[in-house]
Amino acid sequence: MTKQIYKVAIIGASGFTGSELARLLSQHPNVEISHITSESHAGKAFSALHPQFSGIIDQKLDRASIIDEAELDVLFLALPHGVSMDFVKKWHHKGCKIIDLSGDFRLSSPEVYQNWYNKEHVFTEGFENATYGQPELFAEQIKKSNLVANPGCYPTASILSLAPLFAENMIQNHSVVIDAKSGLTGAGVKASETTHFSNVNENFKAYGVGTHRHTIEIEEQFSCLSDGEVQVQFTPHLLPVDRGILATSYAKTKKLTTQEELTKLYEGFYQDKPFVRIKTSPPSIKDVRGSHYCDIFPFWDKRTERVIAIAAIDNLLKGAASQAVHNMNLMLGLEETTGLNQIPLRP
Ligand SMILES: NC(=O)C1=CN([C@@H]2O[C@H](COP(=O)(O)OP(=O)(O)OC[C@H]3O[C@@H](n4cnc5c(N)ncnc54)[C@H](OP(=O)(O)O)[C@@H]3O)[C@@H](O)[C@H]2O)C=CC1
Ligand SMILES: CC(=O)N[C@@H](CCC(=O)OP(=O)(O)O)C(=O)O
Repeated sequence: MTKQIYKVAIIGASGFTGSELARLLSQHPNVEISHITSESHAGKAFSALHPQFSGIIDQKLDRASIIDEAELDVLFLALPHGVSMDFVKKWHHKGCKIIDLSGDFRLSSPEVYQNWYNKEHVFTEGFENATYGQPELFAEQIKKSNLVANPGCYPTASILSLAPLFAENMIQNHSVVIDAKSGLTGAGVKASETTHFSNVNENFKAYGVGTHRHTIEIEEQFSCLSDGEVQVQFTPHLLPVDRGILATSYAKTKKLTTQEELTKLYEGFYQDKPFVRIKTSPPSIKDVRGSHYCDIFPFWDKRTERVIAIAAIDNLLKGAASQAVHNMNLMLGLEETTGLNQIPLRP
């Protein structure tokens, strides 16, 4: 039987997640990369911009406007928030499957989006067809979807850290606290004062306290899993490292009395999920760096009757590019692990 090859395009390949997508997709056995785009570097070789691809991906960067989407099977949008929606509006009816890495389609409706961001959503007709692309939770819906909203990096680690407890309605008062730390690549390729070397090096700080945009994304997903509306106290921090997210989640629980019960619950929930590994000690970001794994350590603190669940992912991979490839595999009916066999890079 001949192997099926799918044509894909990566829109926004000069950025961090776009270049990670190119790395993964260039090694995917069922994919041919038809186009990689950049508006500001159009005409240059991809490898001139990202020298690690020299002799591997020397393909030219195109402008997005030259793409004939009718010839494509899958479009990956690795674009900033607020930009993706214009592309989806233009391309959604052309038959190819779209995987959007931005936050434009992750919330439940254009109204929720507009209220939260105080900004109009340009794609309202058909917004409801977007599927939240967390493969461990919504694989069956993703398989049938033509528009997947790839989850955010903080939301992926946060949601996976507590999903088993919400799914079993074991959280008291529908209320949790999540304290998360991200490497600098989470802020995108453009340098800013916040990401300036001297502001980050040997430094560590919280930001977006009480206001970060991921709060509502996490709350909505937990509310979907749970029997009531969930409230999340979410505080992100900037780590002086290239990549990695460590999320530490705290929850008062019901019906739980031992560590054994908690471990069994997590192992059962993630039993057939090949990329979630349940650990017996706290994971570190280097345990998952460069891979599609999410490592989780669920800990039962008997004294305070709280669960502390610690999750580690690579923000550019499980938090973005490899999650998008996982979603593509599901949407195309391929084995979900295809092209995602990267072993974590450590030390
Ligand atoms: N970095 C991370 O860890 C994660 C990022 N995400 C999300 O993924 C998306 C991409 O992130 P990331 O790769 O970090 O972002 P970058 O800032 O690194 O890259 C963004 C890309 O978008 C392109 N771009 C910017 N403006 C426009 C425009 N108006 N029209 C067309 N192209 C444009 C840029 O290309 P050029 O200027 O060359 O045209 C660039 O290639 C974002 O929505 C982000 O929130 C999600 C999870 C994790
Ligand atoms: C370190 C850093 O700045 N992180 C970004 C989140 C990463 C990202 O862009 O993710 P989403 O697409 O999920 O929003 C932030 O806090 O806004």
